[in-house]
Order: sequence, then structure tokens, then C-alpha cells
Amino acid sequence: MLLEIDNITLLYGRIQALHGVSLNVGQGEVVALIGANGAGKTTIMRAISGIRPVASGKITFNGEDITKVRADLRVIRGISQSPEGRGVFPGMTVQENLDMGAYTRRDTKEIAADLERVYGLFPRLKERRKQAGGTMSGGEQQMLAVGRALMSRPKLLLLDEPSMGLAPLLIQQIFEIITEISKQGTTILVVEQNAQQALSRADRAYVMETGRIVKEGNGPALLDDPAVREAYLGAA
Ligand SMILES: Nc1ncnc2c1ncn2[C@@H]1O[C@H](COP(=O)(O)OP(=O)(O)OP(=O)(O)O)[C@@H](O)[C@H]1O
Repeated sequence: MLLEIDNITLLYGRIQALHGVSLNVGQGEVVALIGANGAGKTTIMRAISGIRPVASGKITFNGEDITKVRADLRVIRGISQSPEGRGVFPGMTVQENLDMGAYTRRDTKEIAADLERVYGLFPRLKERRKQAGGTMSGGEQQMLAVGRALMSRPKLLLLDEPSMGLAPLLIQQIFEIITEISKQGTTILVVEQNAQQALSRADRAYVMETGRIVKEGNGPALLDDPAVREAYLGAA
């Protein structure tokens, strides 16, 4: 397994947001995490990227215990996050935002090749490479955030609600790009409200409720699960 999360708990002050969560992501997999608002999905992403410390439990990445490793050092080890709400640098150009994604790297030739790869995945970013990040549309900023995360050449890409705020056609497109990124060899853990898309694209998925994993399975099997359909797909 590339990522193993073993029984983690996480607290925000007195609020316990994660109650003994365990999940795994294998090399090359696309794994989806779905669940209601406030279930703790973003919190799991924060625990993996190291933005929030866990209170107990263990996180292993690439065979090494990273539970206490600092967030910036986790990026160097190969974990990169495209955060919910995008978080692009508004005053920097598109190209500068992408360059920032590679700040941990020194291999200029490979960085240039990866920039071309990101521009290949997102031609809109190439067209707008001199435009300020903050003036890009919502969907374009979402693409920029994913592109920037890819610029660290991660082993594991964490995507927090990549379809948030996107028009239906763009949602389809962003999931096609996620599938393409996966085919190019990056392992992906994706948090999504759009359960239909996420489950149909994922190799495996976990369902969260109030700080716990309540179900796991392969994507299509969960899509057919009546309880999942009723809770997350608006169907009985
Ligand atoms: N910084 C914080 N301080 C206090 N409580 C927090 C903080 N961040 C999150 N929480 C709480 O932790 C719980 C889990 O939140 P989290 O953002 O992980 O949920 P989520 O599943 O990602 O939800 P959504 O789908 O709405 O984004 C929620 O009850 C939330 O209110």
C-alpha cells in the first residue's frame, strides 16, 4: 500500500472530528471518499497532508511512518494536495502559481517538462498563463489548483472536491482529467460531493459518517448499494 491510515483520531479543540479512521490507498489506485457535509472528509485530507496533527493512530506512506512528519516535508516525500476552496495565489499569474507548485524541486528540465504536461492536460491554463490567478473563473481556478498540485510531481495526489462549483460539462471534464492523471501513473485520493461521478471513476471508495468510515467497497458496487444510493445519489 502507498498510504495506510491506521485508526486515527483527530480533535479540533474539544470537538472530535475523526473517531478511529482506517483507510488504505494502493499504488496506482483512484480511491474516493464520500459522505455528508461535516462527516470529516476534509479533516482526513488535512491529517494526510500534515496540516492538522492526529491525536492518535498511525499514518504510513511509502512504507515509512509519517505520523509526526511536518507538512512541508510530506510534500517532499510525495504527497500533494489540491485544497477545497482552491487557494490559488490571486496576485500571481497562472504560470507563477504553477511554478510555486514545484518549489520543492530543483530539476529545472523536468519541471519544464511537467509544466508542459499540465498545459497539455489543461489547455485553458496555457492560454491564460499570464493572467492573474485571482481573475480566473471559478472553474479555471479549480484547474489551476489541480495543476499546481501536479507540479510537485506527487506520488499521491489529494483532491478535495475538485468538482465544487463547476458547471456540469466541466465536472465531466475534470473527472476525465483525473482519470488521465491516474493513467499517467499518479495515485489519487479524491473527496467528492458528486458521488455519482466519483464512484463511477474510482477503483475503490469509502463512505464516511460523523467522523467514521461506515462502508467501503469498489466504486461500482457502492453505486449499486441501496443505502448509498438513497443517502448520496438522491435515489431510493
Ligand atoms: N478548524 C476547525 N475547528 C473546529 N471544528 C472544525 C474545524 N474544521 C472542521 N471542523 C469540524 O469537524 C467536522 C468535520 O469537518 P470536515 O470539514 O472534515 O467535513 P467534510 O466531510 O469535509 O464536510 P464538507 O463536505 O461539508 O466539506 C465538522 O463538524 C466541522 O464543523
